[in-house]
Amino acid sequence: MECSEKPVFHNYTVRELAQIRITPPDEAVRKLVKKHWDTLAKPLDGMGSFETITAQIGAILGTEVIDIRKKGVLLFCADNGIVEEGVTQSGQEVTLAVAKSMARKGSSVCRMAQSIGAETIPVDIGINSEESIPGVWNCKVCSGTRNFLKEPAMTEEETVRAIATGTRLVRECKEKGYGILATGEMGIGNTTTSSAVTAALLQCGAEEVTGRGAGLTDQGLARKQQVVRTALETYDLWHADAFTVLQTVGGLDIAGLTGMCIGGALWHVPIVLDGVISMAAALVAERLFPGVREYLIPSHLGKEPAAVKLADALQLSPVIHAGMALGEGTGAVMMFTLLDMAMSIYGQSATFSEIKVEQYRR
Ligand SMILES: O=C(O)c1ccc[n+]([C@@H]2O[C@H](COP(=O)([O-])O)[C@@H](O)[C@H]2O)c1
Ligand SMILES: Cc1cc2nc[nH]c2cc1C
Repeated sequence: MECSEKPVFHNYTVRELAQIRITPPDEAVRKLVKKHWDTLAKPLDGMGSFETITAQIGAILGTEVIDIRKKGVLLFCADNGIVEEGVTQSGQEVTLAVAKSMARKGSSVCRMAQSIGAETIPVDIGINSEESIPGVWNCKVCSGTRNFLKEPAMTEEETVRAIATGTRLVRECKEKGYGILATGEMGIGNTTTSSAVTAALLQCGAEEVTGRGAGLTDQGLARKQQVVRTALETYDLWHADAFTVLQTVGGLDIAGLTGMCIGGALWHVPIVLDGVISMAAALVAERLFPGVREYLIPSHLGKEPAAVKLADALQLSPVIHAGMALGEGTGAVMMFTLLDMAMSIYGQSATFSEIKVEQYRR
């Protein structure tokens, strides 16, 4: 499996990228979906956030006859040069090992997705290996990023190519009939990059947004916070634009996810966001192209301290609060199940008129 076509952003300069405008979801459809919920034999707003979210999905898809049966999770796998600074418990080789497990449908997100009939699509956007992995889409921009304490993680061209990859994959999925997509990733060190991106964009301190990731001792956490703090100060990232932040301390996985969020807004595909890494990417996308957030569906609020700040900044209210810290897209796939349950009511539940009861009014 190869990334065949040229990215839609292939020839764009950063300045031209900024000219792209996002059209908002269809407000008339949003109202129709809400109206339909009110005809169903249940208390008004009985399904809470799920009524609002399904109305958002209808507005994105442009129809109140919502079909999100075909579901997919894009799993952006990439390595991060910052790992050499001792910010993780394991080395970069774990990214490759888990990507191979994803190819065999063995990783956590794959098991969850298979249990509900959702497709997992592992994508090598920058694993630090020359190996081509059967079952993983080869969209490699380069073999991992650079150590951002020594130099910016990516070049401008690498960053644009990774964004473009995410955007194009959404379009390809739309053409293949996917009604909804979830964000997923795998990359040792990507909670460090996400923390740095979050601190820069939300102008907060390293210690406020940096957690233990996949697992760190107290000493490891202190080291990780120091690394993020040093990067913020060295590049004065609190005053940098979102693209520069992404390029300097982000990663190829985050850039791919940023592109995925933009792709959702461009091709009108609802994007269910996973945890902290996806939300950091979503904030970059929203800063680059205001309005993207209207195409994003929250799923869960994880354990990393940056998560709550990102959700607030994006004005998204995750519905699952389980303290998860697994990544891979696991929280987003969990949300798929909840959405299916909501849709079973929306599409099939008895109406007030069917049970011969007067409809409740607002
Ligand atoms: O999504 C989360 O909240 C989350 C929290 C901790 C770890 N992870 C996953 O673990 C990896 C990053 O952890 P780390 O410690 O290597 O930065 C990466 O592959 C993520 O999918 C994910
Ligand atoms: C084994 C393992 C699996 C993962 N999946 C997502 N992040 C991960 C980190 C580790 C260490």
